[in-house]
Amino acid sequence: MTALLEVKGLVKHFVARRSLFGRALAHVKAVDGVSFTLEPGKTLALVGESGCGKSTVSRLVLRLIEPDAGTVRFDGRDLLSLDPDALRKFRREAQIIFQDPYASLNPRMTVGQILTEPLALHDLVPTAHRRERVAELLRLVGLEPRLARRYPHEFSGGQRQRIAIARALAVEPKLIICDEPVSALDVSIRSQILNLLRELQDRLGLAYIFVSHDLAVVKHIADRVAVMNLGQIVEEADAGELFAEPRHPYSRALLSAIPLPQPHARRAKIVLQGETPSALNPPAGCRFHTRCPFVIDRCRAEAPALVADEAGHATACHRVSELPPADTILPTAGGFTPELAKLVAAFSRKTEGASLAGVGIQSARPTTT
Ligand SMILES: Nc1ncnc2c1ncn2[C@@H]1O[C@H](COP(=O)(O)OP(=O)(O)OP(=O)(O)O)[C@@H](O)[C@H]1O
Repeated sequence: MTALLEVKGLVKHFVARRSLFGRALAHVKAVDGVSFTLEPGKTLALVGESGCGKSTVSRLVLRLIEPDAGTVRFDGRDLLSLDPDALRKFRREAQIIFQDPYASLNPRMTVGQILTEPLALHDLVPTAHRRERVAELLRLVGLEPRLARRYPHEFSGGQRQRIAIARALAVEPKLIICDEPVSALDVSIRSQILNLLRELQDRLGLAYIFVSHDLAVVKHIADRVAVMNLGQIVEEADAGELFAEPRHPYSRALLSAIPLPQPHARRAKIVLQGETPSALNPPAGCRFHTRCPFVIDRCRAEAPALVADEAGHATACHRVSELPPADTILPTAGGFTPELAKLVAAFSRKTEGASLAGVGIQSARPTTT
């Protein structure tokens, strides 16, 4: 299938400090060589700790900011060389929904006005039919058309996210970037919104980039997952494959935090050591080496390339072929495999009490029962 979105070698460094004369003294390497593709109607999740560059990738894809290097192709067109007309069309075809829908909904406008605005801006529906289209959009997201007369503050968080989704759908997009769309919602509402997103995807053929640090949520929605660390993708694979067999030590640590569906299975929680290095001054070589229990000299000196196997499972790790199997699902009775016991011991010996910012990994003692 032809890709809807092709991102190649994307780089974005922000100036973090300037001299008195305005010269850049330090850069944050927010995005540093990111490549991926997304097919129509599919969901790619971007996951990783806070500050790893997920939102910057989203803003680059939407052309809200310009990259320092790299290309973004959308529907076969190079985004960076679009003329004003083509750019206007692209602004319709790619939409974003945010974590806090309330902040993005104008409190002085009724829901009807909020949904009419994009229709008028892009001249999509004749004036006489706009009310009808607003009703249709509300029904599409599970809200009653009579609610069009109400204001955002009259709705719950979940309903407001439905309104934000309806507004994104108003312009008939092909791609929606979902930036932590359920993180601010009550747990009981989250699955309703995720189910709605899936239903809309099936019905309208939408592609999603799903930005999240919550892997339990990602598991529910993603077709493919890209794990980011300090501005780079360290692993990318089909979601089922990545959740069943994470290869990169960082992905394994992230995944060890999510609950398992099997009632008698137990997973070793892996707690990474120390502070996350800063994107202002990322470690040389592999950017994960300061926290990796499998580190060898080569990792400190040489950055590993992201290499895909025949099935399209890509990993950036010098030692990927030598690591113990990603046997993170443990039968309660069986205890750890010897390799995993070593792995967990290596992680937990020095890290009791530490936590991995942004992913909610708890300190955990290995168990052999
Ligand atoms: N406009 C900016 N100027 C300077 N630095 C920036 C700017 N935008 C982002 N950064 C820095 O770039 C890095 C990546 O930020 P980004 O917001 O993309 O990460 P993220 O993974 O989306 O984090 P979060 O999950 O907290 O939103 C961070 O170190 C951030 O401080």
